Amino acid sequence: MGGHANAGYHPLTTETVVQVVAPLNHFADVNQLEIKEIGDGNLNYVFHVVEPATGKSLIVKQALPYAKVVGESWPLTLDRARIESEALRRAAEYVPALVPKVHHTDERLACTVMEDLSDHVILRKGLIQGQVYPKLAEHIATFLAQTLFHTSDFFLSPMDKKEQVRAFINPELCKITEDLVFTDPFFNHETNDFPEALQSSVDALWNDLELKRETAKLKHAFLTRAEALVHGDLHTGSIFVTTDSTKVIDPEFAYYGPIAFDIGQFFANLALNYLSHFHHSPDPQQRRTFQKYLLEVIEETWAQFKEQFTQLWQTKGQDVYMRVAGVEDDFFERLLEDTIGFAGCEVIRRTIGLAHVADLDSISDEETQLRLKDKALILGSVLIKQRRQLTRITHLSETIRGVAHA
Ligand SMILES: Nc1ncnc2c1ncn2[C@@H]1O[C@H](COP(=O)(O)OP(=O)(O)O)[C@@H](O)[C@H]1O
Ligand SMILES: CSC[C@H]1O[C@H](OP(=O)(O)O)[C@H](O)[C@@H]1O
Repeated sequence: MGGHANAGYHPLTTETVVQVVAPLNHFADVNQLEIKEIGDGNLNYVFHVVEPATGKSLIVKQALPYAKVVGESWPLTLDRARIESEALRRAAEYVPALVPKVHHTDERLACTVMEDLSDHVILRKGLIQGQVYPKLAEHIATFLAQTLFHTSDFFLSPMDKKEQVRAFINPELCKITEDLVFTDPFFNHETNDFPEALQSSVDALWNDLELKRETAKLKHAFLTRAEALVHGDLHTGSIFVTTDSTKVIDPEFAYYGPIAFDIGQFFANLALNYLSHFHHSPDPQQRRTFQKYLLEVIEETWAQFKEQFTQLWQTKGQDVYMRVAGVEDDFFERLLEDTIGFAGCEVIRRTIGLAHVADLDSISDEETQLRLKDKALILGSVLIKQRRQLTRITHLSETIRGVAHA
């Protein structure tokens, strides 16, 4: 249950972090370290540890027995630190260049010591500033194809797969997603958070029976479909980038779930950034170019994911059914449908749910923010309700463009 600390657990401070890094022999002199708490996420402490003399540095991320964004009234399991460490190590088996290196895991203190990625920027910040990352699609496609294929029944033996499902049971973090992504935003729930002026659009959404029926199916898939070890929170705040490097961080929501969930969350956050550029890029030519780039990232990620997953399917696929004509086509057909549906849920929850995105919330002009949030709600609903008709990735990008420019 959430909130129960391990024996010996205590929240770290800038003074006590040294006790965690000292035994690692990473630094020349642990008495000369500069330590700052830099966490800007919703849940954990993140300490940046630097040794100025050598330029060496590390990150110590620690889970608190509650959700930092809400406080002690929202107890939360410390086991999420183990899950995060394990998921990073698992991903490193297949895509070591695309995740931070884990140096040490301390289960007692619920913390992970990892590579410092301060030379990278959080993708969400870069995209808000209109930065183009030429390798982003290729890198995220590779991350998705490699991690999802190799942790699925397509590759693992049925026994190994079930062992992995057991190791990544993550009920409390899943419950957050079940509530905050799939349930609360679709009902009049106290966790929701939106401007009063959006009430009529939100009412329309709450009264849309078809939308609720379709969202119920997506939630059921999230609850029941243990396809692969998914990252579980793959938004643009969970990705660090430079021009030629990409690192996926923060897999504390990892569990065995639907493959489409990770792809859908990534696409949804690109779609929200697309909308936000009606404000962030006031120059129309620059805006068009950047918005075109965002849709290319979506199309390119899907194309490269599909190509790599297909290659893995054909060369490493274990199950006899994987060689039956049509099975692979059926898999990708359903995957795209679910990806689009999950993307719709993420777009809606990031607009009116508990956890918003800076892309839209940083828009100072209230009227513009409202107009774009309204569009986000329309986009999310269309993606959920029309996902079966959107049978090609270009249908997704056309829908984003169509709703945004209507
Ligand atoms: N490996 C890292 N290197 C540098 N900074 C990091 C690293 N991991 C996290 N951070 C910083 O801490 C912030 C919060 O980290 P995150 O893992 O998203 O925490 P939370 O789980 O609380 O959301 C990131 O936005 C980033 O600024
Ligand atoms: C109370 S958790 C809300 C929200 O925060 C998580 O994101 P992050 O850890 O990256 O800040 C996750 O998306 C949860 O839904």
